[in-house]
Amino acid sequence: GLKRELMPKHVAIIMDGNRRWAKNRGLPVQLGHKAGEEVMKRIAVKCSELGVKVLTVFAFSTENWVRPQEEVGFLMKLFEQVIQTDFNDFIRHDMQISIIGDKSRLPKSLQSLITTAEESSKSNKGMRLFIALNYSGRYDITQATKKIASKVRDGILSAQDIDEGTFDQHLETSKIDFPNPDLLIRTSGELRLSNFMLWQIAYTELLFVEKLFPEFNEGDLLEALRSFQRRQRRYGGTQV
Ligand SMILES: CC(C)CCOP(=O)(O)OP(=O)(O)O
Ligand SMILES: [Mg+2]
Repeated sequence: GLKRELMPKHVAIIMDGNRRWAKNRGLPVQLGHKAGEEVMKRIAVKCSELGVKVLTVFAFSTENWVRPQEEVGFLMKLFEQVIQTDFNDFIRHDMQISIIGDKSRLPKSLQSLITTAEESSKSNKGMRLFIALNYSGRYDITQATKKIASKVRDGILSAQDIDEGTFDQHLETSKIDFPNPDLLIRTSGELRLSNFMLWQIAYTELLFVEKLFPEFNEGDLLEALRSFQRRQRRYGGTQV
């Protein structure tokens, strides 16, 4: 069974397979995304109950803009529902909600809902929920670099003082106790990172599962966590 003391502090999930799930059932893609959103809500609550400290879910990548207009429009409306309605479930578990990604390209209505959700949950003490919207690992590293370069220009930082910690402090997952995921789960059988948190996952255990995200349930989450707990993490160290 699961040991609480071996629970990963930070779990990240690439929620993939919504459209295939819909297609397999002859449903419109929108219902695949809707089904995925229901699963995300249940998995977030389960992670919180299991004592996970940080959960990061990849909900929309910078590459997803190329999708058909009606699908992107539907997804943006769905994200508004997540941070307006699902939000009530999240705060019932005292979760702190943060959106990571380039918010400037999101609809204005979504941007203001994000501000409200982040503001009203920022002093909560429960699990930290990061929802990655219009996010990518390369975007995150680039924005951190810009912030660091500005500080060097303004004399706040000297170039030789820049170290790995400097980046940890300027990425969008900074300012939390567990910025780097211990476990990254990707559903739908795809074996790639799709430009997710590239810097943060340097030592993250990767787990690829066949199930499409809408099929991923609490049992699959427990199995993923058991698989993580069975792994011996060496961080490149000498211990065998
Ligand atoms: C927007 C994103 C979370 C949706 C994930 O599922 P997907 O639309 O990539 O579905 P497919 O991989 O089946 O095309
Ligand atoms: Mg996909």
